[in-house]
Amino acid sequence: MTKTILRALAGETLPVPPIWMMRQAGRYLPEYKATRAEAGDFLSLCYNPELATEVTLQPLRRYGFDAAILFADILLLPQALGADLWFVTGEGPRLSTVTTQADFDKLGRGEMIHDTLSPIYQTVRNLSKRLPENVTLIGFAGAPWTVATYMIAGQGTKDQGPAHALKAENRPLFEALIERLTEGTIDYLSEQVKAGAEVVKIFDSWAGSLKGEDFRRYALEPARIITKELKARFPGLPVIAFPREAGEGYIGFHEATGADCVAIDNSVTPEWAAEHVQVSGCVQGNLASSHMVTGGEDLVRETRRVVEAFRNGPHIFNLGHGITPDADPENVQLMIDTVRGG
Ligand SMILES: Cc1c2[nH]c(c1CCC(=O)O)Cc1[nH]c(c(CCC(=O)O)c1C)Cc1[nH]c(c(CCC(=O)O)c1C)Cc1[nH]c(c(C)c1CCC(=O)O)C2
Repeated sequence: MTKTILRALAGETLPVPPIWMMRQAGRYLPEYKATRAEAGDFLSLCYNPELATEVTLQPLRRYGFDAAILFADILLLPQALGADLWFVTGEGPRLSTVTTQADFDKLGRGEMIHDTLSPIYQTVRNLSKRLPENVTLIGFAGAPWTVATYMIAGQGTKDQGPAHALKAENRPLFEALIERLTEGTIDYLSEQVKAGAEVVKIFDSWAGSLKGEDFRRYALEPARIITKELKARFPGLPVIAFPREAGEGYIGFHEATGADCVAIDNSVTPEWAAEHVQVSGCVQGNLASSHMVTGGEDLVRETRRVVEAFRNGPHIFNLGHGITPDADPENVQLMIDTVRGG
């Protein structure tokens, strides 16, 4: 029997939607915090195949999700291209910046990324052996634009100002970076698939800050190129695209990129997304992650609302964004029981 996630990705409408959760292995789980403490810091955990496999499996043991997502980070690719990367506790990621041609010229390309990323492929191989047979293994990478926003600013930003500034001031350099990341993402995801990833997801967390023609050129077009090349290399590989906060940009995203599924954040209602996006194919989402903190009747009502809105087409239940560290693990169970039990 084909796995439920793969059936939904193939366009099937299921009586109960399969479910997984962005950041399902994360700091809201005490067992994650324990393994992370054992690893030392976050990056050491990402590059330790044994421990990264363990944290990927933790939420499956606790909840029985229908998918596992590789434990890694979207910023490992820039690191593999030669950027310095570190995490400041309580603040987030820091990278050496790329704002000049000289910075760009220092980046590597091609096969060299695999030297750094080989432990990640080992985690994928471990998982593909150890996952329960009904569970789908999802690999992932950041989308070029989102990864570029971190590389240009050297950190996370509220409005992606530095990336927009570079785009305005030195478009050829900005576009060269997007191209380099597009190429690197294809190579990175290809190795994940060879190692056993059954689906890949492209996280474009900051797609919503690209407007008009910029959205088409730097969110949609890279997603189209990556999807097309991966499907040429691996016929039938399902692709999930997540152009977060795309708003009206979600409309037609399946057709324009060739992605099998479009993940929806919670800045749009599920009813709107069913009418405008699910008509084009499978959707994933879109319960607000704040319900994992607050729980109660609101969680149950809004979970039912998402299931109901998407019930007439292919749907993978998920949050609209990653679960946060202050979430209560019991609320996750309540969400799953509500999705599966009605
Ligand atoms: C922008 C972005 C990043 N990483 C990611 C994105 C895109 C998705 C999104 O918007 O959430 C994607 C990501 N990050 C992580 C995963 C693993 C798979 C999953 O469970 O979804 C995935 C898919 C693990 C992680 N990535 C990170 C954690 C927390 C690390 C820890 O244990 O301290 C996890 C579990 C760290 C991280 N990594 C990044 C940030 C901004 C942070 C937060 C820093 C902080 O909160 O201290 C970059």
